[in-house]
Amino acid sequence: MTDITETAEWSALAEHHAEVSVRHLRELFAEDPERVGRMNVTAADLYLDYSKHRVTAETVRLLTALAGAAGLRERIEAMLTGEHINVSEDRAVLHTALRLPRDARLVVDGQDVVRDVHEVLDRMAAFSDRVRSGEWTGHTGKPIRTVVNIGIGGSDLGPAMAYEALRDYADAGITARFVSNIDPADITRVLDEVDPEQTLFIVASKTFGTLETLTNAKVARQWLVERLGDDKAVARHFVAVSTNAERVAEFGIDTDNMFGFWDWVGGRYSFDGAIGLSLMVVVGPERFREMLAGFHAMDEHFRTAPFEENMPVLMAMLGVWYTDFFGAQTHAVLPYSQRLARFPAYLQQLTMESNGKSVRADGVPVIAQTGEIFWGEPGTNGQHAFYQLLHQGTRLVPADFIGFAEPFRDAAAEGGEGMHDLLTANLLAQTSALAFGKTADEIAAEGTPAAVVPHKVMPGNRPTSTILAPKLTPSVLGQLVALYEHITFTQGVVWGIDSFDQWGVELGKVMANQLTPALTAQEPQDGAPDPSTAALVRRYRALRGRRV
Ligand SMILES: O=P(O)(O)OC[C@H]1O[C@H](O)[C@H](O)[C@@H](O)[C@@H]1O
Repeated sequence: MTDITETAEWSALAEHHAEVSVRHLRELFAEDPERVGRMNVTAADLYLDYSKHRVTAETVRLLTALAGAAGLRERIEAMLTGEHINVSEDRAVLHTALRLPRDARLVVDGQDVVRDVHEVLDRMAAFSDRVRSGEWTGHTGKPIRTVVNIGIGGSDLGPAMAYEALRDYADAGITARFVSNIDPADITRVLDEVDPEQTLFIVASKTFGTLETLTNAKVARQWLVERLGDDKAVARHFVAVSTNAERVAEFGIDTDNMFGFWDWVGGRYSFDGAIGLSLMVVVGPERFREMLAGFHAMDEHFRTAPFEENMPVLMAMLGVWYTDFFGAQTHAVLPYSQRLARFPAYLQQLTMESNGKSVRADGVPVIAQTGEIFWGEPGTNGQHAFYQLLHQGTRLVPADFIGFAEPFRDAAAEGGEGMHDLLTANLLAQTSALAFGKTADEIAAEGTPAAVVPHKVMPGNRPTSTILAPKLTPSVLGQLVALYEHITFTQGVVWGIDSFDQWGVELGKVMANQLTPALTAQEPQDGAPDPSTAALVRRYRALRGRRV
């Protein structure tokens, strides 16, 4: 395997970088009146303006050539057809199959994937309809009003983000809550606020072996049985989403009430399948299917569009451009939608668990920097907090601004006419200020005292993508998520890594299990892994009033 940094395409970009990195966006715009008309792309309902990036037409040509040199076209095909591209776990990677239409055909390793996917979707839909209509009741005969999703990582962030994004579409009077953390504060807060007779717990875990989830689920079960005074209540108030039927049964959930998926769906790629059950119960199967159609539309765009017009490829390669050539450390995601408040957190798992790797798929250490660090908050909140650093700090932070033409509802009736337009005006103002800034001359010309001028200079030349969509509908949410999934995939291909394993999270889990007795045993124990940890164990025990 040739390292990507040893290709002619990489060297060409390194040379080109020396020319482009000294140019200001002001100049790039001034010298090319066609720039805006050319540097945009549409995919399904999403419109991307990437003209405010520190690139020329030549940069785009070189970046897409690099994607080609990395074998992206073949790797896309390999993923979509079920090759075992997750090499360290010897698995296919088929989250795109979760949204294939019913009449598509895909057989992988002897499994009729489309048939199986739709069988589960149909079972989810039938179950959701029963809960939504009130036909499925709790143990005491009352309808379900709250679903509590108990899961962590991909079994939490996806459904929690999507629920928040689409909760305006809730039409059956059912709300959702999410419990993930092993911190007792998480589950107790939710249990304090829900009605046992009208609550359905969805225990979501791909492996059904995750400590946090199983512990929280046990607590919820005991709470429920105590409140309703009958073990049999569990059958009406607990369902499971997992790939592991045996463990679900062991836990005491009837596998008739289990919704399955497969080892070829990574946890962080799973909420468009059974892991999205909580969302489907809230918004209904029809909306859920609209979301899947949105995912699929972006999959098709990714599969078919030439790289220079391919939104995920362009955005991925811009990320590579800043990470590997400009040395950018982080990447901000700034949705101008309160409904996307959890989107950055969701993307953190998607991108960082996928691409935070330092060896290539063949086990050889990488040379390039990998794994963009994503972070962000909804605009305009971020503007009043950290945008100062984006505008005037010493670091380059490329940012994605995501906006919508229409809100789900405006606040006109409450006297808030025009609020949404104000939100959008803020988005546009920020990207313009970041790109073009304000010079010392311009500031001095406003009569600013000379000593203050340097403090007010806005350097500009800070790159942003603007994504504009008509409205945050289920379909648009699907498109957005698939966009970032494919960005993540493309970058993984360029860096030559396995984006679909996550071995780095395992050691800490094992060590936590080993350390628990050291914290809780009556007598102090040896065996802390290192002197610093041993001292912290002693201090913790002392603070807890235990023997040291
Ligand atoms: O769904 P589960 O099997 O419970 O896994 C939940 C999460 O835990 C793991 O540690 C992984 O890092 C995540 O990728 C996964 O989403």
